[in-house]
Amino acid sequence: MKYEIKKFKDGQVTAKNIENDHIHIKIRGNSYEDLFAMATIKEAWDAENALNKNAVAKLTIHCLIGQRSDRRFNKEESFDLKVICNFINAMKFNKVYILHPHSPISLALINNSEQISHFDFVKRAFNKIGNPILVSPDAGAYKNTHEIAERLNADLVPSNKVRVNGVPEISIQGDVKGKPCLIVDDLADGGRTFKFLAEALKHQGASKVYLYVTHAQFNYGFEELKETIDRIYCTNSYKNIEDAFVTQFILE
Ligand SMILES: O=P(O)(O)OC[C@H]1O[C@H](OP(=O)(O)OP(=O)(O)O)[C@H](O)[C@@H]1O
Repeated sequence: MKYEIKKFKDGQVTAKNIENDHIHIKIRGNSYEDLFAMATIKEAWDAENALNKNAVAKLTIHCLIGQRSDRRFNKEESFDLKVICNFINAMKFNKVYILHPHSPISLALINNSEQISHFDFVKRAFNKIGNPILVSPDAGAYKNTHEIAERLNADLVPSNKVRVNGVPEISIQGDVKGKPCLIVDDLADGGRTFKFLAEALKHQGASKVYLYVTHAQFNYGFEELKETIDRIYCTNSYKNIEDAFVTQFILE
């Protein structure tokens, strides 16, 4: 299935399907423009396939916008992920695949959805480093990282994070002395969580600290992170990164 996306001078996006058959649209999905482009492709495809009951439409989203806003944080504020998921549901895909969502709420809110695991990427980082201890940074990351540790037969050290006035406070529950550690989490925004965690791990004797995140924003660059983290592994679900400090796994 092939399609073209065009953009008008005022920002409007429009799609044209070149071949009509089963459709599998793959998007980053980290911007509203991406979601609208997807919607225009699906609308054009629907128009040609309305009577074709065997045609299947699939959507893959690599980095779902709003995935952290998985609840109404305060009264009178919008529940953004719900708005985004309602929009996706309106496109009526037969299947929606989401790469490593921040929480299961995305999967609960999107019809016919399924998670794409980040296991293979963590495994590649784990093998390159050579059997590090896996570290889960907070309660949200623990369940996923525990499953990955079991599959890799790796040691797992949980840590906990509470934000005090936005600043993460860290407590580590395990022995990391003399060992390399690989922190595993879903996303880095500024990366402060990992800067402080890496500092605490090194303070407790970790020989090296590596970081894996699926969705690599790193909105403030890498300089501060280089002080405590030895290397970053990530995918290009959010953006492509050219930096010798970062090993990026490229998604199809
Ligand atoms: O790069 P940083 O700015 O440090 O942010 C990264 C952290 O933020 C996210 O969790 P969040 O604090 O949103 O988790 P929550 O859902 O438990 O509130 C994410 O899962 C990371 O742990």
